[in-house]
Amino acid sequence: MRPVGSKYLLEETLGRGATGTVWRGLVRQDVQAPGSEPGQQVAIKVLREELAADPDVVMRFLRERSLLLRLSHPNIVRVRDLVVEGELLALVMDLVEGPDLARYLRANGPFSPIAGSLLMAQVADALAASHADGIVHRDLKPANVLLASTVVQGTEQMHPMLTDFGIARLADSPGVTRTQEFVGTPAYVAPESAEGRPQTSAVDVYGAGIMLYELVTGRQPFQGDSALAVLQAHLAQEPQRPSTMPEPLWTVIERCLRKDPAHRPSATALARALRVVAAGVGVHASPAAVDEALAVGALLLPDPQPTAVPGTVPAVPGGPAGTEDRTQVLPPAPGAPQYDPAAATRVMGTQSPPAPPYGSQDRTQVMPPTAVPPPPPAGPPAPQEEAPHPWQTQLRAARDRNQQTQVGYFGPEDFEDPQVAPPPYQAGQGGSGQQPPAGYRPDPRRQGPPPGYAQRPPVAPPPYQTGQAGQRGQGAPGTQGARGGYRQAPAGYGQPQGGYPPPSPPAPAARRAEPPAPQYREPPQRREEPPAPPRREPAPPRERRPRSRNRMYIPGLGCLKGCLMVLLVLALAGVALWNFTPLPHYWDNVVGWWDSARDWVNSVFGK
Ligand SMILES: Nc1ncnc2c1ncn2[C@@H]1O[C@H](COP(=O)(O)OP(=O)(O)OP(=O)(O)O)[C@@H](O)[C@H]1O
Repeated sequence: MRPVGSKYLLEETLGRGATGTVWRGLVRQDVQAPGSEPGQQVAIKVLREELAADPDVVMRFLRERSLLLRLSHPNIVRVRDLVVEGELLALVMDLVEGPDLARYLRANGPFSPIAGSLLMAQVADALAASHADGIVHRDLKPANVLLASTVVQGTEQMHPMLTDFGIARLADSPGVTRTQEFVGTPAYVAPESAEGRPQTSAVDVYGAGIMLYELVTGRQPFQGDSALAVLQAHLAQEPQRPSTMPEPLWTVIERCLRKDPAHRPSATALARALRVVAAGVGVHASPAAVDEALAVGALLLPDPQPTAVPGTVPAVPGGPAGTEDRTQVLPPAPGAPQYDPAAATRVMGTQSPPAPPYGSQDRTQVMPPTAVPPPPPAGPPAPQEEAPHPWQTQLRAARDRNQQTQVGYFGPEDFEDPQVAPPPYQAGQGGSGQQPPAGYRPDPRRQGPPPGYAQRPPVAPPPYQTGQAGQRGQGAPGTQGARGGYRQAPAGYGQPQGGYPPPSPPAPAARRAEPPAPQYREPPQRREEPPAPPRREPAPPRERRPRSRNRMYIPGLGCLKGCLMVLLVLALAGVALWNFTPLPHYWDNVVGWWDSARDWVNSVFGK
């Protein structure tokens, strides 16, 4: 067993994520660890070396220590200790014996609307508690919900526990990301995070909406071939109601997925609404419960005071501590644009200062460089290019797994990707037929989504070995028949309910009520640039025609075949003429005339 710090021993790996490796561990017998007994089993998340080597991450780790240790809720995996020793950063947590929700979903398929609602109500409870404590999770996804099993009144029940609090915030270090990069997992990232706008606890409610949709349908509402395409879908597409989704549940999901964070409910309202939905959509629901569920929209009140994510809120000179722009924490990198505390809120395409070009000496870039290198500088020789930031290496490794937390710059150039449709410039006004603003021009460098962001095919889940997993139905994800495993669901979790009200057509009035999303505006720096001459791409080499796989192929046989066919037709015609016309008779006559003529010639010349 490997020691970690002076108090813990690592036993075996439980899993690996983008930010570190989780181990099953032990508290040493001979020491007193905070909140643990000697010899007690714990889970230890050892953060990646690259994070541990970042002075800002260490600083945050220490600063948020008390906050994370204080966070206590039945649906939150408790952080017991934080270890900072030498080059090592680790979080010591309660050990949860059970699969994470992503693995459970893959093995068992989607939940019934009641089961999904009750499960997510508990996750919303956890969010409400953390938001009240000033902590926003920012990386909500099924992989961060662990399913412990508890026995209540003799029956085993599933108990969701939210984990990885504070990890997204640690990763969101100035040494690791820039102001306009997002930290999160593309499939669950809120539009404002994708755009690098200020974030609040509403990003967690958005993530909860995506998770809820996924729990009951087996798929995510916004999909794409690449991380970038998924992010664009979050910004530009409206979620579609599946035909089997009960109306009250759809009301909840649709409100959580509002593009405008101010229109999303608070986590507390979400938890309450989900319990009302669970009570009112089953076949055994009383008429009063059904009516209450149908009126659930009234419960989904927006959060009057959402918890702000420090560092994502625009800097206010002289404002309260914690709201200052985090890029001030470290001195700017050489060549990096100067921090402007008076800069306007950064909305996609309006950033000031502009994003550094990929491939520059900026160590914090996390997206792979574009295929076309930037033009050589005209002035003094450029400083030597530094090695890629360790975080890049980490992300590259992380991309080997599906659905990873990612840190990525997401700027206007990304929307100019010719392979994907640009988002509407006024999302609230509908996406089609909108013209880009004057001066908008596609970036000719962009040939497609950055190569590193290509999604890998889903990885087959490892078999879940603990608890009663073996007895559960092993249906394929996304199939309704895979719901054999509800025996572990909390009381009240049931099979898919009949009698749902049919889906109603989308209410245009509600859509119209939505305020328009921030408009795309051309950054001033861009307008000053001389228009780039359109680059002509070299014509791709012409593909050679594949040779026939027919081994009997003889070059030129095409013509020969035609000729043979003509000859055959002529032969057949000849046979027919010979047999069915008086041609033989004429032929005999001709032969007779020929013989007579020959005899006459012979007699004339005396032969
Ligand atoms: N407290 C815990 N007890 C038991 N197992 C845990 C605990 N925390 C995490 N795990 C397991 O460790 C694995 C890796 O966890 P981690 O949080 O690093 O992964 P992730 O959420 O997929 O990654 P990331 O959030 O970095 O993208 C998970 O599959 C989870 O099942």
